[in-house]
Amino acid sequence: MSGATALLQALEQFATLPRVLIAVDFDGTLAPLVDEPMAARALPGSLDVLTDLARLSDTVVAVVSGRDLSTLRQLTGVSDPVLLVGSHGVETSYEEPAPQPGPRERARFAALEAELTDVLRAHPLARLERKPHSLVLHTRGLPEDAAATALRAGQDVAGRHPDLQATPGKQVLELAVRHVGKGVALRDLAAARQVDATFYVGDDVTDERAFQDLAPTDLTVRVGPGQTLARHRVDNERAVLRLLRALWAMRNAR
Ligand SMILES: O=P(O)(O)OC[C@H]1O[C@H](O[C@H]2O[C@H](CO)[C@@H](O)[C@H](O)[C@H]2O)[C@H](O)[C@@H](O)[C@@H]1O
Repeated sequence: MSGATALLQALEQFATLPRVLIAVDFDGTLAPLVDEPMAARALPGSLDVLTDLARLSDTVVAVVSGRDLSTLRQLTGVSDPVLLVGSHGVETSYEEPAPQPGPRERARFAALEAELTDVLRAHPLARLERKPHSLVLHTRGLPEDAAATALRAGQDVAGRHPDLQATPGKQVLELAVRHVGKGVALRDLAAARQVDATFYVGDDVTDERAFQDLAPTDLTVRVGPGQTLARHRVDNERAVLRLLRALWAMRNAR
């Protein structure tokens, strides 16, 4: 059986379940990757189909991202009934107000920011993204050598702060003072909403960790190449959109 046929069969079986969680990563899954993080946009139609899915009965829908919640709201423009999980699970649209960094976290954040600012001085083409609980060193668009040395400098900073959560990603290194993880967030949401199974699609390191944390009965899909723990794979964001449309048609026909 081809991979595409196996995925279609799995989707059909998933769509018949009484109550499901459909969760989707943002960057590299709904939105093609671009050099400037604030220029990322979901493919036309993909947020509409998520909203349509969320309006169906017994169908919980969430965008689960490393973006902080406020940025995720801004970039997607979606709100209830679509749920948002930001900062890799630290901030959610359904448990507000989000936790605020305490004095110790603020002190660790300030020390980290000072060291990463030094990294930027030495690697002026690299960029820093500030989120409430983390800092992200970005190297997309840099010459390969410059990107590699900037990321190594970031990893050296991480090595001096073992109390921080260091997460490599696609041409980024994220250092967080508070961490939950997409897998934990998905499992908690699935339990709270009492779903029978979770569909999750994503493309990056944090999504792989989620695939690992989900149950074998969940339906996991990797976007793009690379080793994966997901049970299925699609090529790109356009294929994700097709999957979501197929899921909507199947759930709507129940
Ligand atoms: O969990 P995600 O929704 O996939 O978010 C993960 C990180 O995505 C962003 O960085 C990635 O996308 C950028 C825009 O396309 C790209 O420039 C960068 O190279 C990618 O790694 C975001 O900026 C991070 O904060 C997210 O953690």
